[in-house]
Amino acid sequence: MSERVEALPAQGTTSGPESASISWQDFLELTKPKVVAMMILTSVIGMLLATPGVPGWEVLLYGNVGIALLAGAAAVVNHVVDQKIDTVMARTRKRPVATGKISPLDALMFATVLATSGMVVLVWQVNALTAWLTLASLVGYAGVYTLFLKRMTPQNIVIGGLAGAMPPLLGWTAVTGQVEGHGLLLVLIIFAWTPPHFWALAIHRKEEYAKAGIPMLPVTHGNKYTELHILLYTLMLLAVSLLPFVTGMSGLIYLVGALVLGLRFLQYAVRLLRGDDRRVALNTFKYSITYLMALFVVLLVDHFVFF
Ligand code: HEM
Ligand SMILES: CC(C)=CCC/C(C)=C/CC/C(C)=C/COP(=O)(O)OP(=O)(O)O
Repeated sequence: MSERVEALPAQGTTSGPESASISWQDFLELTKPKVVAMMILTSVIGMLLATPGVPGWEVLLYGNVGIALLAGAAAVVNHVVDQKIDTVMARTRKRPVATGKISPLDALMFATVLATSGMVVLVWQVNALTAWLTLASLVGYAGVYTLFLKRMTPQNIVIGGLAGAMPPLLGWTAVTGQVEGHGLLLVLIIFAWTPPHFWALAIHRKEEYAKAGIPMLPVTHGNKYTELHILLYTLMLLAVSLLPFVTGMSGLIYLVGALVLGLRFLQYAVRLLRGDDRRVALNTFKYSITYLMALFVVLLVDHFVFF
């Protein structure tokens, strides 16, 4: 990831179909595997927190496979819908659909296979509630966010972020069969985390988004306004991240972990607001990923120490 993000923005060009043969890695790339892997981490932890013991291996396996298949399908559709804008941005122009290496039709067929098999696994092996909520997340990301919000409003990622925040709740419903407060709390944490996560990268990549005509917040309202909002969302995230402790869902290990991780995030946000530096923006984006991973791991460690 870091090499791709750090690469200096090259001149965006529209490339024609590539002659190199298509490999399975090209199809894998379309599913945004690292992002999906992080989502699965949060859904596994949602599953483990949903019950006092350890859930059965069937729900752990089938639940996560189903969620991953649908999340991967959503990412493939995103590549198809964004084909044109992906060719304009240095970060995305080498993507298999953008270069023409994989045709939009083949990509859509791939997405259909992934989504259909994901739904079959979830409906037959997990439960209908999880299947429909996961399908709704797919539509939320691939349809509502990618097709409309991304192109329409600088609040695109705030609203669209809900789809990406769903996996811990999907894990929760896979185990319990119902939507419950503590599952929703985990969604709220990722929902508050998404704006600082993405806007830091958007500051770093502002010129590219402007060139692609995508109304990301730094493009429409400038860096200072975006940095202020990163700070406000990071404060909100710190407050929301304490709710698992406040509501009795987790104990002291989590409280200490959430405070340390959250205060470090706040330090990045303040530094960004003070310095308005592209490098700090990139480091804030990278830290956001470490933060989310570590917060969920601490939640899990705390759960097994205290239950
Ligand atoms: C609307 C919501 C979101 C937006 C707009 C967004 C945006 C992005 C973008 C543009 C990148 C690409 C950086 C690159 O090309 O290297 C990225 C990377 C990443 N995002 Fe997000 N993100 C969102 C939600 C999420 C969620 C919910 C998760 C996980 C729970 C997540 C996890 C990651 C990870 C792990 C990476 C690094 C991927 C890599 O190394 O290739 N993101 N995000
Ligand atoms: C079923 C389920 C849980 C669905 C969620 C699917 C999913 C993979 C969401 C990813 C969020 C994300 C990386 C958004 C960036 O899209 P972008 O188009 O702004 O970024 P890009 O320019 O890198 O493509």
